[in-house]
Formats: sequence, C-alpha cells, structure tokens
Amino acid sequence: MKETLSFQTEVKQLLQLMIHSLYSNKEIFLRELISNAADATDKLRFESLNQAALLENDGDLKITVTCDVEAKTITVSDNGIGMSREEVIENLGTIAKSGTKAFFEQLSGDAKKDANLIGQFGVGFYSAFIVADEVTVETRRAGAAAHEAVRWVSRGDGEFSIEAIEKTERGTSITLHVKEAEAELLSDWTLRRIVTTYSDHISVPILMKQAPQYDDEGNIIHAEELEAVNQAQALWTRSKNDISDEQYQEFYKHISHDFQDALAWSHFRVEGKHEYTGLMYVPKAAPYDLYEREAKGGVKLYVKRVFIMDDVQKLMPMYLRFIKGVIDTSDLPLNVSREILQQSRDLDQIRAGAVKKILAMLEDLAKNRAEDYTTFWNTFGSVFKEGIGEDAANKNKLAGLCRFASTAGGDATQNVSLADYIERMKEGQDKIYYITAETYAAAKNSPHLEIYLKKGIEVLLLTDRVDEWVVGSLFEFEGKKLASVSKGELDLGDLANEADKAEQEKAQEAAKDVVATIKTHLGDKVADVRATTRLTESPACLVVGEFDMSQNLQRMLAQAGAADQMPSAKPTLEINAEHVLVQRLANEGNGVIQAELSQLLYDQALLAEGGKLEDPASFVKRMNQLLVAAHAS
Ligand SMILES: Nc1ncnc2c1ncn2[C@@H]1O[C@H](COP(=O)(O)OP(=O)(O)OP(=O)(O)O)[C@@H](O)[C@H]1O
Repeated sequence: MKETLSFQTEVKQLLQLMIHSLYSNKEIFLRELISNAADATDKLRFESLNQAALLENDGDLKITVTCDVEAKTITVSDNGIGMSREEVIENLGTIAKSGTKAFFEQLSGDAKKDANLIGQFGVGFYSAFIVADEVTVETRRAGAAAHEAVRWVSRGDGEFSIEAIEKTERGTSITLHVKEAEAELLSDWTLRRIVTTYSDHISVPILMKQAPQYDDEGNIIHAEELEAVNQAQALWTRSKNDISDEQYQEFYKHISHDFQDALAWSHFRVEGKHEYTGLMYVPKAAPYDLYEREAKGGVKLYVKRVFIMDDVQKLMPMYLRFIKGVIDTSDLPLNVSREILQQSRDLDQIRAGAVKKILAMLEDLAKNRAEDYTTFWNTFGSVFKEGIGEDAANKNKLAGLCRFASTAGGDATQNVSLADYIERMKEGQDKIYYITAETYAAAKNSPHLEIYLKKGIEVLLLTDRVDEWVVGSLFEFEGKKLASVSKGELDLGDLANEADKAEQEKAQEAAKDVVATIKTHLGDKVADVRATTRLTESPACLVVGEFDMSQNLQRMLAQAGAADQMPSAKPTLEINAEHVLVQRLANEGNGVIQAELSQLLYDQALLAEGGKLEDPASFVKRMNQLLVAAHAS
C-alpha cells in the first residue's frame, strides 16, 4: 500500500534554502550521497562483528554509481546497512539533529552566508534535490526479508510517498531523476570526474562503468564494465607522502560534513606501548552549536579500520570539542562497547597522545602561519581557553597558545601571547598584570589601570566570560605570577621607586581624616577605605582582597543565579587624596554634604568598574544637586 506523508516543516524550509544557496556548488550532491553510502557500509561492517548473518554471505562492501541518459537518471547504490520503513521515515522526512533550532535561528536570508551555515549544519541527503526533480530511494535493511524493503519517492515539494517493495539486494539505492537544466551531469565521464575529485578517499570501492575498449580493428577487448574508480583504502592508513592536500580536504569534508576546507590538520602514527593512527583537523569556522557543551563529538573511533562509533565524548577533551577527525587503534577489541570505552585506560592514553599532537599542530600554526592562527584564535579561542582549567597536564602549553588583548594594542583584538608580554616587561617588573571586565571598553577605561598607563606598564585586558576561570586556574607562566590590578593593595614591587613609596606613605598620612570620614558614612557597604596612589585621574575605585573573587566574577555568578552560593566579599574603597572632589569632601564642614559626597564617590567607583547601582535614582539626584551647587558657587 502506498502512503503519502508530509515532510517536517524544517525539512521543507531546508530544501528551499538548499536549492537556492547551494546551487553554485551543485556537484556536492554526489559527494553527500557517496558519503552516506560509505557510512552505511561502515555501520554494516560494525554491526556484523556481532551478527555475522547480516552480511548475507556478501562481505564485499561497495558503492556503485551509474547513469542512464535515456531515463535521465543517476543512481547511487550501496550494499550497506540499509533502512527499515521506520528508519526511512525518520531519516528522510525529518531533521533529528541537536541544535536544529539554533541553526534555523541563525539563518539570515543572505544566500552566501546561509550557504556556509547550511554547509556546517550538514547538507546530506537532501542535497539531491539541488539537481533532481524527483528522488527515489529503495532500501532494505541488512537481515530483513526481501519483501520488507521500501520505496520512498519525493519531488522535494513537501511530501513523499512510501510503499513496500521486494528487493533482493541488501542496502540502499538512490535514483535521481535529473532536472532538465542539469542534463550535462548525465555522462559517465562527468560523474567520474566528480567522484574522483570528491570521493577518492572513500575506503570501500566506488564502482563506475568503464567505457568499452577496442583494438585497432574495432573489436571489443573490454566490454563496458564496472570498475573501481577510487583507491578504496582508508585515507589515514596511507603514507603522508601519498596524500595530496586536496585529498586531505575532501576527507575532512566527508567526516565533518563541513562545506569549507579545514584550516589545518595533523596526521600521525604512534607506535610502541599504544598503537594508533590519528588524523585531526581544525575547521575554519565554528559550528553553529560550538557553545553547546552537550554537542556531538567530532572524532570518530575506528578499531583496525573498522568504524566503531562517533560521538565518543571521551575521545577529546571538552575544550577541543571543535576538532574533527579519526582515531584508528589496534589496542581496543573490535566489540568494544560505549561502557567499556568509558573506563578504558588505553583510550585515556590514546587521547592524551592525540591531544599532544593537536597542541603541537597549533604551536606550529602559531609559529609559521600567523594569519591562520589568528583565524583559529578568533573562532575557537574562547572555547580553547577552557582547557587551562580543564587540562592540568597541558596547562602551560595551553597558556602559551592563548592570545589576549592588552593595553599595548589599540583595540580589542586578542593577539598578545604571554611570551610577548614577558618580553616587553619593564625592568624590575616581575608580574603579569591583568584586569577582568565585562567589556573591552570597561576594561580599557577602568580607573585601576591609571597608574600602570602612567608608568607604561602593559596590562592584559580580559573580557571573555571564560577568562575569570582562566586566571582562576593559571597562577603563573614561565615563573611570572599573574596579578589582577583590581585586587589587593597596589603593589608594584620593584617597579615602584623610593619616591613612589614615600609618596604612598605621605598620601596615607595626609588622608587619614578624610578616610575616617568616608568610612563612617559608608558604614558596612565597604570592607575598608584607604588612600592610594593607584589613581591619577579618578577620585576613587573599588578593589577586592587579593584572594577574593573579583567583582566581575561576582557579577557573572549573580547573573547566572548563583549569587547565594558565593561568599560575599565586600570591596575596599580606595581614594585619590589629590583629587578635587576628595579635597572638597575633606574641607566640607557640613556632615550631610559629606555623607552625600562619600556616597557619590562610592557609586562612581562602582559604575566605573562595570557594577550596577542599587539605587540609581538617588545617584542621579545626588549628582544633580552637586552640579547645581557647583554652578551656584
Ligand atoms: N545510503 C544510506 N544507507 C543507509 N542509511 C542512509 C543512507 N543515506 C542516508 N541514510 C540515513 O539517513 C540519515 C540522514 O542522512 P543525511 O545525509 O540527511 O544526514 P546525516 O548523514 O546524518 O548528516 P549530514 O546532514 O551531516 O550529512 C543518515 O544519518 C542515515 O541514517
């Protein structure tokens, strides 16, 4: 019985978009269908490890690509795992990917931008409709009876029909009825060119018709027959010297479903206690679900060339979740399960080895391809930095690869390494100074920087959310301690000369009375009030204790609703005794005005460092009163 069903709304939307946006790359439909066919043979090989009967005495896995000029069709067949009726409906009528919603939200309507996004999302089976006005899928799941096969037909217009058929050969056969305008695809020669360009790396043979060969007298020597057009050897098992960059890139697209080339890769073979081969890629663009920590892992696990599984979170640490690739090892049993993998010490060590190779690749990129490293950093830097807290064993290496914005640069670009910073340190400087803030502008204009700017000392401006965790885990780099400029008393160490120290003492002495006055008026709002030489332009700023949570982090936690779990650390108000406003306060005889001014100093300091006033309306009133009074006098 034939049934007609509707596509899920998202599929309809995706189909429309795909046909428009990807038209200029229409040849990719063949890559996608072959990629799916290859995955289907991988799955069968894996399932047959425990259920040999699935192979139905036909273990020669292969893909066939043929075309029929008369009928205007191209057919891609495989003898892989195939699909049951339910699977067909599920796989070819809906999109069951995590992050689908996020993907649709990001679509802009700009064909070029969307093409990229669709590419990252995965074009897959539906790309057939770029060139076909009707697609027929006939499939039988391995192990099912011949009459349990199904035929799925759709014109890509929102509906598909599905019916039971007889199919003796296991696997899936996809027939594209090619659009009138795409008739030039209907040639073995063209198809062969496309297949060899895009799919040479596929590890099962791709069979295509070979043109008949004739001898000089016109007798046929070889009849038209099917012949493998690819090397049919898993790419990563080949020697590096035999693989061209194009082949590496095509393989990347196959495993990642990315549309663009990869930025860099590392292909390595490790022998000794553990034996494994890895081929790891850094993509150029971030996937749409980069910040979903639950997102699918990008590294596939093979055991002795047999695909075992993807989405093994254990294969890569979280901070490298954007890496795509393959690990093939002979150290694990072929029938390894997810549960065993979870506890496998062997896998831990393989992972550690692979991580080292990835870090070495990134170091090489930073050293020799600066522009590409910048692309990497801008795209993945904020995720990569999570590693400083996550991967203690590689902390130093990771820190060396990090890039930051700093007061030495004119903008928010993150391009200063800790090594650059150390090289530029002033004579007598023994710390790496930084400030954390919510935005670049807040960091750059923070009063806490005043003395450092005056003395020409560079300060790192850390404004990614993850930075608080970075400095919470990274205490030093190459023997130099990291120090926040907004924590603890101003301590310039050997950078301060005798005159500075004397000035500090003098300032404190001279400001004794005004400090006491302000303290009385602010009460328990602050931990303390003290005079400082940290400020050159601003009247006041807030600092926290050296070991307290920064104000920035406290705010972030409060935003995340975790305010009640954190120890409340009150800030200390530091004042610039030389500032006219502070002097005015010191000379003010009226206690009420003193109280107002004290409150104003506190509010200003809080605002200047990105904090939120508890009572903004009163602040405005106070400010206005002061302005009016200043005008009147
Ligand atoms: N030749 C095939 N044999 C068996 N199953 C297939 C075949 N082609 C597609 N499928 C099934 O249909 C699903 C959807 O395919 P589709 O190409 O749309 O997405 P995908 O391969 O999962 O991911 P991507 O969109 O990133 O390529 C596949 O995951 C697979 O389960």
